[in-house]
Amino acid sequence: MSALRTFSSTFVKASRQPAFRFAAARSYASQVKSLKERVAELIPEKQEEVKTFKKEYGNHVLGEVTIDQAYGGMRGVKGLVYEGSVLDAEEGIRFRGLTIPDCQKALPSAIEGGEPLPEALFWLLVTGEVPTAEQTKALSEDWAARGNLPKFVEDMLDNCPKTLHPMSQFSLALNALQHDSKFANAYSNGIHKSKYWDPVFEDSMDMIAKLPKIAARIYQNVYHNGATHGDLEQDKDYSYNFSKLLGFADNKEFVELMRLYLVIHSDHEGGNASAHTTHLVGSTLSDPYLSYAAGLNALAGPLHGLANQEVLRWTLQLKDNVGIDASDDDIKKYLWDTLNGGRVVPGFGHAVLRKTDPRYMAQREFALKHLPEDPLFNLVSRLYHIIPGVLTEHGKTKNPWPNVDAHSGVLLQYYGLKEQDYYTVL
Ligand SMILES: CC(=O)SCCNC(=O)CCNC(=O)[C@H](O)C(C)(C)COP(=O)(O)OP(=O)(O)OC[C@H]1O[C@@H](n2cnc3c(N)ncnc32)[C@H](O)[C@@H]1OP(=O)(O)O
Ligand SMILES: O=C([O-])CC(=O)C(=O)O
Repeated sequence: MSALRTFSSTFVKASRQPAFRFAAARSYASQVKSLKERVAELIPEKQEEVKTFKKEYGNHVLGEVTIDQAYGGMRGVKGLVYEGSVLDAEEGIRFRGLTIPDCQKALPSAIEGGEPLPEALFWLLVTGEVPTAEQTKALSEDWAARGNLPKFVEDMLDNCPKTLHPMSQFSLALNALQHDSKFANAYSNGIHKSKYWDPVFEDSMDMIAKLPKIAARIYQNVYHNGATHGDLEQDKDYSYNFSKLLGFADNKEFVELMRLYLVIHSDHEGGNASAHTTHLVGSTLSDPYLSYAAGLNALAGPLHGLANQEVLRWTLQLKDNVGIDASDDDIKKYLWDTLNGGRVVPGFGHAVLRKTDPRYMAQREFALKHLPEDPLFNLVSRLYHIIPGVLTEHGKTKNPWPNVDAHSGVLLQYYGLKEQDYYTVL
């Protein structure tokens, strides 16, 4: 990992320029090496590296497994190879060796000194390299160009009852997109296994590109009677376009929040339920749409991604019950009621982390910069100082500190995206 960190840092100076400073309407995609071209170069090198590594170390033992670990769903068992990111129990996530603050310094942004672009993070995850501003811009263009949905998927979403949870609609839409899978088609036409990566790459790119339209349509159908806010703009970045479809394009801070939000939620090593499920299903040669939909179903559980909505619900209930200016003692009593009622305190604890999640801290920094006086943020800040003590006294959780989900809702509420059942889709 340290080699990667050194390698990446050599790119930092060159790449930290706004990717969207260039206003002229011309396509960068035709002028710079595309992500696919770079991936095609890296694959043979990587295959050779893995072959050599396995030859030398293939028989080495990684560890032992206890009965508790078997009952605990393989928790803590080192048994998966995952290259995109590594989760350290104390320091949190590193994307190809870069922490979140490293990414904020190194990755191209849309505005001078702004939040990193998820396109750049995606390039980093896939290649291990920090992209240039031009490469990032080309990827934005590529995704904007692939973003439209087949009509039958739009119709299907429009026919879902509003009462169907947004995550279920999201999963349905992904499964339906499988209709156009290039990998499934190539496989049924007998593609050679050495060429799988190509249609898998194409499906993955198409799928990521289509997520904003799916997610925005669900949002508008469920909460705003199918309102529309124009179309994807081909020269704009992914987060701007998504914010626009949601109806928030005019709010520059919201768009910046979305860039940060998509970056910090992009990856969390391979052992969490959603990433692991996606890979497990993919290992059967289910195409990327089916694999990702399976991962979404895992994410939709309240102990995983759905904690995002649960945190806000719990915090608003706390506010309604004891008031936004409640005393510490009132808050503690409310916490004990939750715990004694056999429920978890959402947004706290983690299967791996043993300190405050740096994704929580990144959102806290954002709030301190943009909404320091917001009453709900102040309540969330107070909870940060109260809940770990109560959870420690309760004596069960191995990690009393907040995870990413403890902070997301308050930011979204502040900017007017108030429909908490939608949060996990983001
Ligand atoms: C993006 C994400 O997925 S981040 C996680 C989002 N989920 C949440 O915030 C939900 C609240 N947190 C939790 O339920 C847990 O901390 C998890 C699911 C995240 C991790 O679970 P585990 O690895 O089993 O945690 P841990 O080993 O600390 O659990 C030990 C005990 O403490 C309990 N515990 C853990 N966290 C909490 C909590 N926040 N509130 C109350 N009890 C808790 C567990 O339920 C378990 O109790 P049990 O022995 O009666 O079964
Ligand atoms: O890593 C985990 O176990 C859960 C989590 O925080 C994530 O998937 O983002």
